[in-house]
Amino acid sequence: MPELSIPIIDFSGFYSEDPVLKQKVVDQVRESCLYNGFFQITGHSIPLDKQKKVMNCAKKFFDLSLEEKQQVSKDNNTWNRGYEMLRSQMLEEGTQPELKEGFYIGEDIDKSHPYFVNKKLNSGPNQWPEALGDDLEGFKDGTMGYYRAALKLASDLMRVLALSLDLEETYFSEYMTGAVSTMRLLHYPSQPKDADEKLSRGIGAHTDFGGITMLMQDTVDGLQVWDQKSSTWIDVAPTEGALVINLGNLMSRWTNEKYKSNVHRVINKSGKERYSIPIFVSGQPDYMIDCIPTCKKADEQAKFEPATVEQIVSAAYAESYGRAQLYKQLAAKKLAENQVAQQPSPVAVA
Ligand SMILES: O=C(O)CCC(=O)C(=O)O
Ligand SMILES: [Fe+2]
Repeated sequence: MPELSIPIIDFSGFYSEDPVLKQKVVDQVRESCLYNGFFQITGHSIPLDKQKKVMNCAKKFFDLSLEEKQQVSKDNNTWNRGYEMLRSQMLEEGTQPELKEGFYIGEDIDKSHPYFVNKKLNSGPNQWPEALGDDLEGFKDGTMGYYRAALKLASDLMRVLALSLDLEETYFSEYMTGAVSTMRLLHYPSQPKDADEKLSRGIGAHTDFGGITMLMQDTVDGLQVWDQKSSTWIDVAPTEGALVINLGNLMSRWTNEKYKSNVHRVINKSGKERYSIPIFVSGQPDYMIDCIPTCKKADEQAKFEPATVEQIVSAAYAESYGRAQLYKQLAAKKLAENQVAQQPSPVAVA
């Protein structure tokens, strides 16, 4: 059997004047979305130097001491901005909390903005790591410069998705106007080679929650995508300049599961530090997600009730963080029980 891989699509065709080249991109994207919802793109609109800059920002940030990183802890706010320590999340049941640390950035939403006032999904000011000192301005430029460029590309990707579903190219424009998107810088320390593969994860097997995810990998591999047909994991080879694009659960729900939101995970056994930068595009929080008309027959029932972006994505967050909390509580309870068991039992004194 030929080795399975995630297709690399030359996105430049979308920007070309030649309708044949544009259609080719649309067709390749459709095929990937129907198969497992994962593809890589090259020839896109984000310059390589912007990509390199943001990757350097990530490395600089994670090189800070734990104490410095904790000054901008994600626990300081409720809108998903800041530092998340190693072992904070656990996406795959039956495994251990994950060997990754992260830093969350999004649109810098000021406290007078209606999204903040109305407590919309993941909306508020960023936290900036003052501990970077003279490097802080470069960090803000590098991260936000990449974020903005990536969101522009996200809108282009949504245009291609619309065409791939036989919709008007602008079908997703309203969903993308005022869209909430979160970028996370990720660092996966190398796992010991003899770590139990059944238990240790950089990130456990999961599907993403939102519309689309755009991921930039550094040079170290570790990302794997589940291939249902062959029941194997496909390694996603890091490719300079390329972005890995995948669909999240919201997009799968919206298309009546015609398009796939597929399971993926990271195990970093490379012996090297791994860095990656996903951006999760959730969408405009109040936008109503209801089955796309071209994704079901006229007499067919939609599989899901209509719901807003905010309802769908918040429910998914609550579930995943709840699982890590539950694991920690159970582990703490077990530890406490063991300590009690190890104490000498009281002896009856006559
Ligand atoms: O780091 C990676 O390559 C994957 C990250 C990922 O799947 C996620 O953050 O949801
Ligand atoms: Fe993911």
